[in-house]
Amino acid sequence: MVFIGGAGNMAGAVIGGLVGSGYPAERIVATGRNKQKLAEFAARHGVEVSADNVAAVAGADVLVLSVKPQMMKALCQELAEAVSDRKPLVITLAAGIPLAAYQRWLGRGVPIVRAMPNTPALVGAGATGLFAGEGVSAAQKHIAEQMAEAVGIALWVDEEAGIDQVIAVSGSGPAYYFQFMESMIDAAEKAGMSRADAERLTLQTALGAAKLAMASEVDVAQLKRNVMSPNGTTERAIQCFQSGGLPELVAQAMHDCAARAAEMARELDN
Ligand SMILES: NC(=O)C1=CN([C@@H]2O[C@H](COP(=O)(O)OP(=O)(O)OC[C@H]3O[C@@H](n4cnc5c(N)ncnc54)[C@H](OP(=O)(O)O)[C@@H]3O)[C@@H](O)[C@H]2O)C=CC1
Ligand SMILES: O=C(O)[C@@H]1CCC=N1
Repeated sequence: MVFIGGAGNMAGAVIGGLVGSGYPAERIVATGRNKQKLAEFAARHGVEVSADNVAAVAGADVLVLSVKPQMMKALCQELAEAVSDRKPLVITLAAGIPLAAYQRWLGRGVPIVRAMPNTPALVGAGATGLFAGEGVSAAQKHIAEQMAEAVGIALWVDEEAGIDQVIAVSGSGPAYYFQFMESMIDAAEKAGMSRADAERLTLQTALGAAKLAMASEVDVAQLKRNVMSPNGTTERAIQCFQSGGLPELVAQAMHDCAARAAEMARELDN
């Protein structure tokens, strides 16, 4: 499996998760432009690295594209000759680039899967949405799904637009929780707790809430009520979130997130 842009944040998290889950490191090649960064990445994960994309993809059955969306067109044009005849499975992790663009850039008939993972893949707790384009075989779908499941859970969407919804929930979602944690840590510190203690309690609480929600038979609304004693402390805090518009703000942020993905697609210059 060849990861183009493999030492970056997202591909690096997937590779780290794959290797951590027992996938043979010697079967992974990560490419990039910065040789120093690649050498450090190779030392950390034991994978092969290369600064030559075209040489790296020669003979590969599966390519994972993980450069920034703005760089994707140039990358595909660089790779087009190497993939147009052999037609390996191409899995792209990029937000905001529709399949039709890859078909223009790589040539028609290349089987492409859009995958939208998230950075918790690094610790095996990723969530990946998948959408398969035309001509992707069942065996190739299985390969994409196995990659995603090696680093967390995988979910297929039936429509390409569903990927933008996945971005709004899980692709970008870790940052929402990090923002919330950061705000809690800052507030606790401001109130007099040491930053280290605030961090420890906040992170353990986030982990505990997620674990409890996953193990529980009741939904998150009920779990929230279970913490709230009538006229107690939690009720006061939740009232503050609700009167301050947190539910509407979350919905707006997710709407804006998905809308940005659609806007990025419109910004492409063919
Ligand atoms: N970060 C996230 O949480 C998520 C990101 N994504 C998607 O993943 C993709 C990558 O994002 P992210 O990992 O955050 O970005 P990064 O900038 O961290 O990673 C991109 C990597 O690509 C390398 N790169 C750039 N140009 C080339 C090139 N021509 N050939 C080879 N390597 C190249 C860069 O390294 P160097 O400059 O050293 O070459 C860099 O390491 C994006 O398309 C994004 O939409 C999807 C889901 C979640
Ligand atoms: O912010 C971004 O554009 C990427 C896609 C999903 C998460 N990070």
